[in-house]
Amino acid sequence: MEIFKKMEEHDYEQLVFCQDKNSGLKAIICIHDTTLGPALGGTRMWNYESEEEAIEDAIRLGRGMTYKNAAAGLNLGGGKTVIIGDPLKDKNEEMFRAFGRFIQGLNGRYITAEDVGTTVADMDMIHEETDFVTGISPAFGSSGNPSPVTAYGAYIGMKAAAMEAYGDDSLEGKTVAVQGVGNVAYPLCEYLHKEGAKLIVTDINKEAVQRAVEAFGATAVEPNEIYSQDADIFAPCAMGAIINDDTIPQLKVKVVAGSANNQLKEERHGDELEARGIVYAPDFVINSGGVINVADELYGYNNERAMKRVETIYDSITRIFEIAKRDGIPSYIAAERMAEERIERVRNSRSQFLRSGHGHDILSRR
Ligand SMILES: NC(=O)C1=CN([C@@H]2O[C@H](COP(=O)(O)OP(=O)(O)OC[C@H]3O[C@@H](n4cnc5c(N)ncnc54)[C@H](O)[C@@H]3O)[C@@H](O)[C@H]2O)C=CC1
Ligand SMILES: CC(C)CC(=O)C(=O)O
Repeated sequence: MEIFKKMEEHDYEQLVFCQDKNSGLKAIICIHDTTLGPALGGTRMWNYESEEEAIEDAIRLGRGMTYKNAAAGLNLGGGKTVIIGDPLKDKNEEMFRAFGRFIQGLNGRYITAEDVGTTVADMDMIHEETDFVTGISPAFGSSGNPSPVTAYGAYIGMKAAAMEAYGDDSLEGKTVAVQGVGNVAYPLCEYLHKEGAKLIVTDINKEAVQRAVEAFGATAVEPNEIYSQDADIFAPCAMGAIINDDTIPQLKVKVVAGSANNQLKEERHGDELEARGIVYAPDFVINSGGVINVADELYGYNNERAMKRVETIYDSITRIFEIAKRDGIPSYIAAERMAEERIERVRNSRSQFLRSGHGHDILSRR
């Protein structure tokens, strides 16, 4: 892999390879763009098949965070970490503490949080070594686990997408096919069930499926059957690249709206959804609830303020559909433009030097 060529392609600022033999830590921190502020993005722990696969994931996810944070109106850049390893077997305290020291070494250019495979307890271990971590235990004045808030944002974003597709944002009686019933999708299913939606669920973890079947009367299907269900809405809430050449022809839904990062395998798959008349709620907007919530910690966490901001996801998604229609472009391009334009505006307005520790001081006083 030609790493510098990769970095040039989407103008990545920095890739940091972290190795600690003692704990077995192998991590890649990707800092994509810090025009708006320090890069904030979660840490994913996953059993990657190769180092190339891990690097690819880190850079795709890091760039996604630049767009997510910009579109959410946050003064934060984009970054992400991947730790190579099995989250069920390979975790230990020394690993997260070693990782915390690497983050501290970046002196605030990167702030972390949870993602797939990491938990509040892991963030607490990182916090032993650095203040540049959010989503730690509420006892420290933090916002805690971001997943339920991501779920709430995805729920209201799904309603905005339903409004676009059906002219009514009620989800009562709608059938939603949910892929992955993990930390975000379980509370999302709870909101949907409460509103009277019918649920079809799948997961590679049978216990997770069973939980949703028992709690919400969901219908369980095999992982490879989720795309072809007779449903109104497909909610991808597991891993990325699931909107691709194989899956698009199977879709019978009118809406794709879920929490997973990097849902489109390639950008052309967003064009394909558009061509088929499927309403696509851009992933980095509909799943921004978690980062909006943890980012509030930079101001001294206030739940009410954070939730008000999360609720703006409905209007952001609606606005994206309006821009897409006005300019005759697919929704994913409209969302990217919205983010890129904000970054450009801020880049152009930063002509004077100003020493600013804004946000960092609050994290250290927490
Ligand atoms: N947790 C959060 O606050 C946020 C999460 N996201 C994204 O949302 C997605 C889900 O995140 P979490 O719920 O936190 O992760 P999680 O790890 O708790 O849940 C993911 C679930 O998907 C299942 N899964 C994995 N591969 C699958 C497959 N091929 N078919 C069916 N199920 C499969 C897993 O067994 C697991 O139960 C991820 O893409 C994550 O990056 C995005 C923004 C914030
Ligand atoms: C989990 C969030 C707090 C941040 C993040 O990494 C994301 O939104 O994907």
